[in-house]
Amino acid sequence: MNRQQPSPMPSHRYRDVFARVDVPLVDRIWPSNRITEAPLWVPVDLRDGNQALPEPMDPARKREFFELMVSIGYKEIEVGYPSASATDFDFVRLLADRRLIPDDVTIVVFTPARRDLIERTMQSVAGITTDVVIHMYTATAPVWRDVVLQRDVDDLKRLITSGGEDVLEFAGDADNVRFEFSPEVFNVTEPDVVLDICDTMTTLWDASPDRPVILNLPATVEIATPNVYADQIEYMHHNLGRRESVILSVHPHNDRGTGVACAELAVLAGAQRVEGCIFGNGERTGNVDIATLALNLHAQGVDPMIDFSDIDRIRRVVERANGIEIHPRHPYVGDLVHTAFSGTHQDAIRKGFVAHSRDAARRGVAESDAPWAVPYLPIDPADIGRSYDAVIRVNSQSGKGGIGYLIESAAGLTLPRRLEIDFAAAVQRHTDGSGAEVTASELWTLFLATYARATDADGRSVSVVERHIRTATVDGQTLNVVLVEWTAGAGARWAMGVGDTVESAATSATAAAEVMAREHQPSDASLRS
Ligand SMILES: CC(=O)SCCNC(=O)CCNC(=O)[C@H](O)C(C)(C)COP(=O)(O)OP(=O)(O)OC[C@H]1O[C@@H](n2cnc3c(N)ncnc32)[C@H](O)[C@@H]1OP(=O)(O)O
Ligand SMILES: CC(C)C(=O)C(=O)O
Repeated sequence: MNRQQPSPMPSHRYRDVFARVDVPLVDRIWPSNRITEAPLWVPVDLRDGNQALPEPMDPARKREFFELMVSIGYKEIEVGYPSASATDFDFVRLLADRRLIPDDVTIVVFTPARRDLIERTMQSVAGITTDVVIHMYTATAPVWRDVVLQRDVDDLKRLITSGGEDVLEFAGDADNVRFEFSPEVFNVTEPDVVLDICDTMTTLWDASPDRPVILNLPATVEIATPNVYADQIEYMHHNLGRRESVILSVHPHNDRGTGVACAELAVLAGAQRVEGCIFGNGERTGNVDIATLALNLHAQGVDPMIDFSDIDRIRRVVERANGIEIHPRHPYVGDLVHTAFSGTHQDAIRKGFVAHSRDAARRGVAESDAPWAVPYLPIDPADIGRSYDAVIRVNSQSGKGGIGYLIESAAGLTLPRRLEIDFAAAVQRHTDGSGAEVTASELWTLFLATYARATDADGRSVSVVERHIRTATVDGQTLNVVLVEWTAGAGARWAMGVGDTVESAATSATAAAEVMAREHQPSDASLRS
């Protein structure tokens, strides 16, 4: 039975999306579609991301960021809002004057529909011979029309077409220039109004298959579940004029935390181009996160067409440029996203790694090429340049599987199952006491302290139940290890000996067992096991 009580919050003040905008699509096909190739990604970090920063980027940070984006494969990059500030303008000039734009990269410059600002925007790209997109925007949604621009629909159309004409006047005959229009807050604009404005722009700018116009349909502020945005995009996809001469683009934000879902569903619904920021920086909760979108494709077997194989390098540049740290739980790139602390997850991952190695060997391929099916790890961390060091970390939530894995990775020592069980109890006592995580090297120290006791002369005799001969590699030196399970009456427990030879290791293991027997503290776990 649901015992929840009404909350005291004034939810009645808000209306759902259907009360705010007509969503006319009824015969939707997007739910049956599949994403089989990457859309064109267009990072807007240097514009939408930058305008949301407490401290906008200086030219050096912008340049490092731009060069990073080029190096990982972006082919269309929004580089700024040149009329916003001298810094933005100068950065575009820097790209132009130093010829920093590769031939196969298109830059996008952003402008409102204001003649003086359009003119300034054009000045910023003067002399650039590579492809340039002039991106003009105007808000079209009712609240923005009424409150911000104070224009009715006809008046708004005049503002937009006049801006479009200015763009043509300043740039129309340049072969390397194309045009983009964004009806800001598309997602709450009446469909007939936005369709008419978009068609007006593609007619005005004479969109053709050779010189397509980008129509970018932003969810400037997210207000609905992602299926609604997908319906809105599919409606435009089916009803836009000159469709074959239009590149249908989306620009989701993340106010409801569903920017990624909106973009993915929009691509199912016909979007060919996605604007976003690499790790989701941007106004308020951010622009849609392109790294997550791209790596979601990778995890589905689709080439994302952007190289995230060294994600930590990308992260360092992005963090430096934005002055904002990435959250440890951020999809794919966060510090903790490939890490398991909990015992059952660690156990499954460890078994998954063993099965993966076996499968790769059976197929005769490198582990990095073998199909991936390790539980709890949606992708192989190595694909994005992460090592396996952080995959299993130990605290009081961990179990023997994870502990055994760490001892194995710290010292190359594979523990017998019953010793793992015994040691897990010692680790549990330790982590319950400290409340903290224990690193691989601390674990190894604890292992030595627990099982490799210093020996003395007056030990008492013990009987060895089980003996395992192993090696361990510590500080690059490989040693013989003998693990013995011993008993001296009540209970049994383990001891370890290390030596240059198996014999000396065995002697020291027995001696360690004798010291323990004298102390006589058989662990509960070893009695249980
Ligand atoms: C959804 C988005 O991300 S839109 C991009 C937002 N980014 C930015 O605003 C960052 C850069 N902006 C700026 O540097 C400044 O706002 C400038 C240079 C563009 C304009 O500065 P100002 O001239 O001082 O205008 P201000 O910012 O106060 O106000 C905006 C004015 O532009 C009008 N306006 C807003 N959007 C548009 C548009 N797309 N096209 C034409 N006019 C517009 C507003 O109605 C307002 O006009 P008003 O003063 O007659 O009421
Ligand atoms: C105008 C566009 C592209 C935008 O930045 C937005 O709507 O968020």
